[in-house]
Amino acid sequence: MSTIHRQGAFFTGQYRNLLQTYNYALPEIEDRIQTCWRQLFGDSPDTRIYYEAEEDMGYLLDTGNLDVRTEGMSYGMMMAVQMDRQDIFDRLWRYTMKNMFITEGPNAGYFAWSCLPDGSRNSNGPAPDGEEFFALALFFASHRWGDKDEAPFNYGQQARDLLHTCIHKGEKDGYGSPMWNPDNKLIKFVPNCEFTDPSYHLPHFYELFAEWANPEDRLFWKEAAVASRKYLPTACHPETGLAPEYSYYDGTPNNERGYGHFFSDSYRVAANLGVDAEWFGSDPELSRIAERILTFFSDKNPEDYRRYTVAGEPFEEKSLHPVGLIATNAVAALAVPNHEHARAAVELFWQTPIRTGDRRYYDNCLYLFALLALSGRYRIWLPKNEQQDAAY
Ligand SMILES: O[C@@H]1[C@@H](O)[C@H](O[C@@H]2CO[C@@H](O[C@@H]3CO[C@@H](O)[C@H](O)[C@H]3O)[C@H](O)[C@H]2O)OC[C@H]1O
Repeated sequence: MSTIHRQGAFFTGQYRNLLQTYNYALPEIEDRIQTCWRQLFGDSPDTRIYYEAEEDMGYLLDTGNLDVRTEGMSYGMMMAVQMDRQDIFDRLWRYTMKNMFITEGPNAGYFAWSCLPDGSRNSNGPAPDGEEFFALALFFASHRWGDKDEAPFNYGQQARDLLHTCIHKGEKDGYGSPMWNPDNKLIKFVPNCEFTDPSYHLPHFYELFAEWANPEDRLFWKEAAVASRKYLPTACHPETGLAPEYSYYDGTPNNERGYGHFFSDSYRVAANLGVDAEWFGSDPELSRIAERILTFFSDKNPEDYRRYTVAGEPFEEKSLHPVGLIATNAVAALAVPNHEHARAAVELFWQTPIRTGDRRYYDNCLYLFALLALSGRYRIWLPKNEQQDAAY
């Protein structure tokens, strides 16, 4: 596995522009990225998901649920650092620290996963996908723009502290729980539960945490990357490749609350496989999952995407985020660019406009990430002294 992984962009500094490989013109690709960014982060009421707050803050609105989520805030920060928009990054981070950072109780050091736009909390509990995106976005900000002295803009320190909390919480005083299970090294759905969400598994993030976290935590992150890459094939159905929204640690779907099927959360697994392959090289078992997902959707009509069992049986219920599904499936092509259905998945994405209307937030987050990933613009920002000329 390690020799195969040395082919990824982390080792080569080279990012593929799969859209260009598939013959889309460079200026058009660049235009699509910039246009999409403006649609999401500009002031068009039909497409925007970013809003400014007070003088120096901003938030991403979940337009379907009318709340602000750590998921969206951390995605926004990752998008901003990739697009070199420190102004927006800092606005989002200021809002997050002011309104979402938990200072007391069993979740102190984590972020409240949902609040209202005015900053009042809907919950005092975290959702670990937010923390992992915050941490990597902060490392990238530290490397791309440099750390400031004053908190919370000492980005690198913030990332290290957050990751420390994520894996050591409760260790000394038994108060609160870590976000990763210390024994099997798998990320939990929420800290005080013992099951997981396949779409939260980002081994390509953990590889980077293993480089940049506090020295004593680095081995843990290396092991977490290995554990997640081993876990994913157990969670994705052996024929369809589909993952449930929630699963037990052994990969079997957790349907206790009805989340044991392929629906909104699950879509991100396909994209995660693509970005992992781009950054760290492809892994045969994970590539096979990407192939299965692409094959499963190759004969489905996007107008009729549904909720599916992981075995692929459709429910009556339509997909809530069909544009997001198109986007994440396209990113899976990065793992298997020569697969017979890869190009069609990307073409479908290219032909699909961003979503308008109330439910646009989740779809369009996945859409912008897909554009960045497929064009080689979703990059690892290394510390300045390690940056390779070719990549930047
Ligand atoms: O019970 C909550 C749990 O719901 C929360 O999870 C976050 C919200 O859901 C996930 O994404 C959503 C996918 O469906 C779309 O319709 C929504 O717009 C998305 O936000 C998200 O990844 C989770 O962070 O976690 C905390 C639990 O207590």
